[in-house]
Amino acid sequence: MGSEGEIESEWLCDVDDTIFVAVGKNVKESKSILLWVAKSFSGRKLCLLHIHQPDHLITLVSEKLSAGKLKQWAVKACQELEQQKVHKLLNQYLLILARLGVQAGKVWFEMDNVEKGVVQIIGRHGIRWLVMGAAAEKHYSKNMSELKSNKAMFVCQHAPASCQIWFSCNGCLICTRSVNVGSDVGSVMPVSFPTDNRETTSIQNHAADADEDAYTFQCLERSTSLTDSVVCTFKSTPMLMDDIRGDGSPLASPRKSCSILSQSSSIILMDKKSQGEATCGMDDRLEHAMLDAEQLKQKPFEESVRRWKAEEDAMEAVRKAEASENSCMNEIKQRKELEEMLATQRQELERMKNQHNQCMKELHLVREQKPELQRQFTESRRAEEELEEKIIQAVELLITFKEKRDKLRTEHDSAIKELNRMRTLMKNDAMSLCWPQVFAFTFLEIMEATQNFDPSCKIGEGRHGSVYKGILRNRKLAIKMLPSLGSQGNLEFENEAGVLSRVRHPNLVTLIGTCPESRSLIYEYLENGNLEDRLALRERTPPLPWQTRIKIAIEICSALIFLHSNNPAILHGNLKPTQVLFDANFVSKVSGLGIHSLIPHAENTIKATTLVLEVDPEVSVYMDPEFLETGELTAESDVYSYGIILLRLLTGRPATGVVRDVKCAVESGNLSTVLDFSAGDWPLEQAQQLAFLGLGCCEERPLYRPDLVSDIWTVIELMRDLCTMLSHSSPVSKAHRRRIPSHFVCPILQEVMDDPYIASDGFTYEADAIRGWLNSGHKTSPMTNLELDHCDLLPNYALYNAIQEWRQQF
Ligand SMILES: Nc1ncnc2c1ncn2[C@@H]1O[C@H](COP(=O)(O)OP(=O)(O)OP(=O)(O)O)[C@@H](O)[C@H]1O
Repeated sequence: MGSEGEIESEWLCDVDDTIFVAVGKNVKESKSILLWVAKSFSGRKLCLLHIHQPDHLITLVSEKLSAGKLKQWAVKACQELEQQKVHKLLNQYLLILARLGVQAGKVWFEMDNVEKGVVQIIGRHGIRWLVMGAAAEKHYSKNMSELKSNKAMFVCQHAPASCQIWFSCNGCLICTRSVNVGSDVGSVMPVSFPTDNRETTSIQNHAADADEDAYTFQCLERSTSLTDSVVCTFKSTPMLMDDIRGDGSPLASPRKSCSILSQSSSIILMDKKSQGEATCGMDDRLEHAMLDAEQLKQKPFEESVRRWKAEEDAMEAVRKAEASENSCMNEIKQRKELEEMLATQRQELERMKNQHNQCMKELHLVREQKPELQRQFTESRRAEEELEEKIIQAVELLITFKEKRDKLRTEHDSAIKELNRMRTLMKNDAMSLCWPQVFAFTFLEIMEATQNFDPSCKIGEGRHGSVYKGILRNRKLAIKMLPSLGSQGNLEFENEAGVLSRVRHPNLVTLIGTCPESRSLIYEYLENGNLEDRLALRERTPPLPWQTRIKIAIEICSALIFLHSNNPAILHGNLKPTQVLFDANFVSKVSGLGIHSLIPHAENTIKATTLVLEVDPEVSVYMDPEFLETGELTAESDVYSYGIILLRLLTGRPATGVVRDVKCAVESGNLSTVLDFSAGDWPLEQAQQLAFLGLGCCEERPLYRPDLVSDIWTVIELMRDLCTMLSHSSPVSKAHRRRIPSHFVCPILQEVMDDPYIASDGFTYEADAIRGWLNSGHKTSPMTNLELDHCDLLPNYALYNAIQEWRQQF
């Protein structure tokens, strides 16, 4: 296996004139050989010979890869790589030679074995002149005369005998194997072998003899030191061969000179003197020839240099191309990556654009909302400031309230203490607190109050005595003088009066006190007369509206239910319109309660019957026929009286015959004909109900009379709502009802009283207020500032009831 370039082949065609220099792959080792060659064979045609051992990689590729394009391509690539390496190596040698001013060619072969390869190439191409290393430089010594390199020894032994071989080491010629025509292998002659014999066989170098110039070999120099004759292998020009031949003509060709050498069986030895004579005239020609040869060699040398440079450039270009290709591949790869990255970034950009657009929309929205938000913000700030102000005010108020609270607490504590003190004081009079106090008046007081029973003070005359008005203990009261019947003791009178005084109801005239010695009953004074007078329109009073009449019916019913609900039941026994009185607010109150109990029954019954029949038939109409017949008073007796009053309220007609009239009207369905239209437009339904109730109450037999609670109250209670509603629907009435009557207001507290009490100045106060006034040491009236007669206080039940009544309207 081997290869060679085109130019190298030319060199192999001219083996007779070419000295081949075997160089290895170690440039440093082979450099000394080149130095020696450059010195020794200047001007001669030189050619580097290199045996290249193929890289294991090619073999591996050849063996392992299957046949095909890939293998061919791989093998070719490896070979090209190998060739490049070899060329590079040989170019390094050529450059060394070029620096020494020597031009040379190069041939190289691929062989598995170097020494065998050299021998084979010598034989194959008929190489005649060869220089190779004798040993590695490290084995060099001054007296070295033997080959130490195995390769050198192999070549020396096996190379064809026609080939002259010089073995050098460290820039010195170690030995030479001369050409031996008779044998296959030339004999090796140590260069340093200094014998006379050598003088005869060595060629004298005239140049060395003349001036020991640069063309003299080192071995020559060594030889001259030992002997007059010098050993010179040859001069480095073909002209030397001509001289060697001795005929004075130049060699026709290098091959010719070589053939002369090959024909010689030994190295030509010339005497120094004769050599000088023979060559004297040849110097000029030789120099011309050398100059010509130099010029001739210069062109190919330059060509070679250019070629080397071109090769170098080509190699560089290949490297660059490879680098470019790699770079291109990398670039393509990077471009792909960049494109992918670009696509990703484009997507990202798209996404960001969308986000941007979205953000811009939101921004636009926000900008649109900004004025509104700013306005809201401003309002919020303003509201915040206002709130802050309010908070500050609230805090200030809270502080004030806290101060007031603390003050009130202090006052409350004081009040509690005062209350406890008062309770302690009142403990002693607990009984008087449990029950309403019934005052006992003296007859003298009664006399003074009635101005000795002056007729001007008389406000009424009944079967059971006269009624006077008078001022008793600074209070206007009504005094009923019962007849002195003699059979009843004071104690009994007082007990009965005590019972009656404890019966308190808003629609009952309150018994304030008694005068047992004169058998007098002292009542609260009601200033608006009685029902009889109102129905008769006495004293030019206006007729009662139907609403007021229904209200009166309700109030009387309420009082009767209350009386009958006591245990034992308290019976009125004398209910009639003269016993129904009106207070300042036109609240009706039943008077004359229990009078019959203060009169012995037998006498009472006989007397009453007699009086009824003899004195006032109109009055007897109100009396239960059953009672008149049996003398036994029952609750149904009061119901009967109540029935007559109902019918009178409804019709305004006298009691006598009212039952008959109404009954006829109801039965004939003409109730309206008997209704009192001075009371206004009666609601017919309610009027009929009242008529039925009244007639029911006036049944002859008590058993058929309606029950006050279940039959009467349930019906007329509903009418109260109607009256209230109708009354409230009137604007005048509304305003009147909402207006707080001035006498309901405590002069001290300026609030509607819960527990009104009368002081000795005649004014009514809230109990706690007037007590607080008196307990604080005041002895004067809060209203007149005059000194009070005393500090006693009387409960104003009438006012209390009026206030309750008034409150019920709302
Ligand atoms: N407390 C009072 N306040 C104001 N006036 C009263 C008071 N008590 C009675 N009178 C007036 O005196 C009148 C007579 O009262 P009295 O109690 O005697 O009634 P009467 O029906 O006449 O009694 P009798 O059943 O004894 O005949 C009453 O109609 C009323 O005008």
